[in-house]
Amino acid sequence: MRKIGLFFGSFNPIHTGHLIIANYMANYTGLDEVWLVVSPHNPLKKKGSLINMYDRLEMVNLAIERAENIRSSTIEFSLPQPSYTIDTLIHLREKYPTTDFVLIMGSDNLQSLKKWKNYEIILRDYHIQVYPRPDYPAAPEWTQHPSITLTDTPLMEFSSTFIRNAVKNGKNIRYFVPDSVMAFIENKGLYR
Ligand SMILES: Nc1ncnc2c1ncn2[C@@H]1O[C@H](COP(=O)(O)OP(=O)(O)OP(=O)(O)O)[C@@H](O)[C@H]1O
Ligand SMILES: O=C(O)c1ccc[n+]([C@@H]2O[C@H](COP(=O)([O-])O)[C@@H](O)[C@H]2O)c1
Repeated sequence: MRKIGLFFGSFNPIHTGHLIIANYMANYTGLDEVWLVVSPHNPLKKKGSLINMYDRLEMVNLAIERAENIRSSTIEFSLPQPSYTIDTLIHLREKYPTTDFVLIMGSDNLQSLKKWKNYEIILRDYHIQVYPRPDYPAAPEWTQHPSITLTDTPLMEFSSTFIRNAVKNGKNIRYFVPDSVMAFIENKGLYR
């Protein structure tokens, strides 16, 4: 059975931290592929600085152009919004009955997991691979949970918020995002 890691995110915009996580999960944890699932709207986040989902998808695609086992997914574009992960997972299981899906997330999302729709069902039916994030230590209830694996990987300070603020302040974002993504942000005048 092929095993796919689903890395859900707003990707507003995608940054080098996301790419390091996706590449680590795709190549060091026994997965066949990682799919970056672009969420139109995270139910727990205000839309505020969220740019349109097509531009976010385009930046994801530019960023993974040369990655063999990392793909983007638009599955949530055609589902109701905001994007509840459990609904997407059920939809994906129906569409790909012979694929084993696992979730990928940063440890910040563990702190809000109990606010997610049907989180007990997610934990019952799926395995979650968690990448640690500075300032978000995983609580023992999660590190000891049979459905959760916390990777022992270097911490990264990257965030999309930092990038959006930097662009707004006219700062250079080279290497925080791939060159192709930086050019896209500049050419379209995003986040100004
Ligand atoms: N530096 C990081 N370390 C670990 N996980 C991260 C990091 N940045 C993002 N993630 C994870 O990537 C996924 C998508 O995150 P998201 O697109 O919201 O990026 P973000 O940098 O957290 O954005 P924002 O600053 O807008 O909240 C989430 O599971 C998040 O936990
Ligand atoms: O299903 C939920 O209730 C739920 C609550 C909060 C976040 N999520 C999803 O978690 C993913 C991470 O969100 P973000 O904004 O941190 O990239 C994104 O796909 C959201 O739709 C899902």
